[in-house]
Amino acid sequence: MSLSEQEWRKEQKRVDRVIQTIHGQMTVLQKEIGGVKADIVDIRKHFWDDIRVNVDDPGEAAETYASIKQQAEVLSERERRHRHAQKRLKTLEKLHSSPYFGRIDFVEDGEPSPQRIYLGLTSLLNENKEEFLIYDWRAPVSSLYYDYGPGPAQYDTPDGTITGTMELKRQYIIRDGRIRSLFDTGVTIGDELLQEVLGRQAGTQMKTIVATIQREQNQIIRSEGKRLLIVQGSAGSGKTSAALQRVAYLLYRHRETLKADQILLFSPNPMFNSYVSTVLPELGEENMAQTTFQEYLERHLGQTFQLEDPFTQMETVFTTMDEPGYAFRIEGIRFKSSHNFMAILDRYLSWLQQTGLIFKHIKFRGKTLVSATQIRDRFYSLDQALSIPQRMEHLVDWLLKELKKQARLEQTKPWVEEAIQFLDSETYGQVYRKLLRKQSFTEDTFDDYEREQRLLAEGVVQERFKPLVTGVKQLRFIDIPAIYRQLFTDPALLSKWSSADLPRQWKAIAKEAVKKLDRFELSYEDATPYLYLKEKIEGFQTVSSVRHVLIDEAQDYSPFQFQFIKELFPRASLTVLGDLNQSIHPHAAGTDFASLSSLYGAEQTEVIRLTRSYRSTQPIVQFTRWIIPGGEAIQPFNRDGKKPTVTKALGKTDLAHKIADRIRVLQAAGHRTIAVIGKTARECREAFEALHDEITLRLIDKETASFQTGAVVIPSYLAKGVEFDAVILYDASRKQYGRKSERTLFYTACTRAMHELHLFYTGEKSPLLAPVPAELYVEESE
Ligand SMILES: Nc1ncnc2c1ncn2[C@@H]1O[C@H](COP(=O)(O)OP(=O)(O)OP(=O)(O)O)[C@@H](O)[C@H]1O
Repeated sequence: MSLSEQEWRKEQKRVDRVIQTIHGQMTVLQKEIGGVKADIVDIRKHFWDDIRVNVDDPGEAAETYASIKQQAEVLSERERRHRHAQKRLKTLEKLHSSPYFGRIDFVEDGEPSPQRIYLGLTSLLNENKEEFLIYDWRAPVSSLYYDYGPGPAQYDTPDGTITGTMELKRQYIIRDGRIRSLFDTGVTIGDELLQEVLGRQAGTQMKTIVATIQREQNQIIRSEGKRLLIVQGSAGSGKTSAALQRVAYLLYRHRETLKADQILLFSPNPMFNSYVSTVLPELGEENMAQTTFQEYLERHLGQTFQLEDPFTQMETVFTTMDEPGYAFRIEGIRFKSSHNFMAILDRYLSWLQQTGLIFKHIKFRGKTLVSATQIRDRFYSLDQALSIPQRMEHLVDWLLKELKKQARLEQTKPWVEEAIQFLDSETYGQVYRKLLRKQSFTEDTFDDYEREQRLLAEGVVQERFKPLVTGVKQLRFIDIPAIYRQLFTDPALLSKWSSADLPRQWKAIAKEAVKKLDRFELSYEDATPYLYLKEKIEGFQTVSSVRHVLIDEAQDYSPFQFQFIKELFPRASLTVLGDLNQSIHPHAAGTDFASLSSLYGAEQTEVIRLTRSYRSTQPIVQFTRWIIPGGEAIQPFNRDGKKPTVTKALGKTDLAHKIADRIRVLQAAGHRTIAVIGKTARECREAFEALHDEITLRLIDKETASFQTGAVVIPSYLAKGVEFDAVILYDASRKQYGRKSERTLFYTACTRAMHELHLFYTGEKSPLLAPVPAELYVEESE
């Protein structure tokens, strides 16, 4: 609805007034920051001036300590104030250019007149702090804006639900202090504004969506009270966006108790991490911690094994489809990622309670000090009611005592005497001083020399035993690789515990696993089960500081990985976001979200579904949704654009020419981020070689740390979660996308396009396109 010029002028006047207030507050803050900074410099410079350091006298030492502590506290208080003021100043700078994006007039039941609520990035009070000029978009009342149109409306506050009537809902686009657009809207947050926002170009970083959050997304953002929130949403439905605004909401809502580093995001790859890393700072918050599951595996297993990463696994799987090892590799991957395999490991662990654990000898100078059998017998003699990790703790205590005994025996050995002679003077002095401190010589001793020798021997042995002691404390005497290996060498064990038949090619799977383990290699499908077993034996090293975990692209995680994350973060709530139609990992065939609710139980689980797709234009969504079963449920957002094209090339050379031409046309049309998506890294290298003489582009691989604008060649599995102005599918042929298992990969690649989608192929086009009605795309044959 367009507004009268008079109304527009009135609104601009208010914007001007608010900006003036912001300006005033910025000036005050800048002064304060200057003052605090000067204070900090001054305190740092004169830190030691007023402190008399005297550590000889215990009384004075305490006083010295107290005054240092006091000075340090003053300093850290000033530094905190400085940080806080800086942060506020940054947010005000943003408000200064665009103070708010929405307004609602709401009459609370029982009140005579409406309250005008303006929504922005953060709250702003007037000079005398009596009136809110802007409400934070995360405030309870702001929920009205996202949930209702004019008419009866209500919102929840910590003190209960407030009901009333919304009389007006208005939207603004304000840039550099000027109102650029202004319109009143209905229930959904203005198609116009959303049209405008979605019609823009893709960037190298994800954008915030606070001005246009949709009702169902608002539900995700504000959902609280359950341990697990599962968001299932179609491609481009705003799962990641909603999740990131949710983090900002949680940080606001629990600002007294929750800090950004207590929130952790698991991303599909490091490039995605960099893609989303600016959203929270844009919203005026510090960024949360971000990682990938692979990073976690590397940290815990990287020292023992050469680990395969998920991209190498996928690359192998997708490039060896016609080779003999393919079928059993896939079977192995599915089996090892299944609930059944997890149940097998759990039964194996119960069995290990009684028997079967494998230990390593503790050896010193080539001689066994405590044998594996002794350790095992000791372990199984411990109270069976105790868990394996509890018994390991007892075992550690026992082993440390055993080592002490052995060390004493060792002191009289000839090698020790020799070692003492060869001690360099520095070590000698060190050992000597240390021993002196521990045991002062008395006046009436006559055996100083022997004592000295004895003490030195003790010191020497102690020094040489250190690695053994550390090893025991780190549980290195448990042979985890052998325990995991045992599963594959004794088929009788495994079939006893399996609730289903073992994979048909079990022998080959087991042989391959053993071969790898013996070479200290671990495939991606073995890594999490291995770690699961290890942690269950050694005792989980949990991270209790993390209060909230978000898992994006959750369809690519195995049941093991979920269970793992749950146990790793015992005090955290989980937000899990995914789309089964984009399950690109080979293990994902068995993944379903329904079984996820068993993680915390149905009562502690909330599921929200998103079906509207915002990323792509209507013609693109109408095209892509035919690729997947059930795609008709996906609703396109009403944004017009060109129909996708499907073009046949005569051969590889022709393909490269045609694609290069299309890139040039796209660039001329103003598109800045253009992706040529290949199925695998191998295909991308081929595409890059064929194209880079004709066109400037970048080849993206798993090591690429961040996005840049321009034309890129990228493998489908790395394009997950991100988007481009235009997408070109390098070879949408039957050869590349001919199997059902390639459907999700194909769909994921096509749904990365915001404004234009172009498919090229050589030979025969992919049968996955067969269901798409011909009128939904333009076929360009020659
Ligand atoms: N409410 C909204 N307002 C403005 N833009 C939105 C909104 N919701 C989603 N978008 C835009 O739609 C695009 C897709 O969003 P996002 O990447 O969060 O979706 P997704 O569900 O995580 O996608 P995928 O599963 O395909 O990776 C982004 O450009 C995002 O900015």
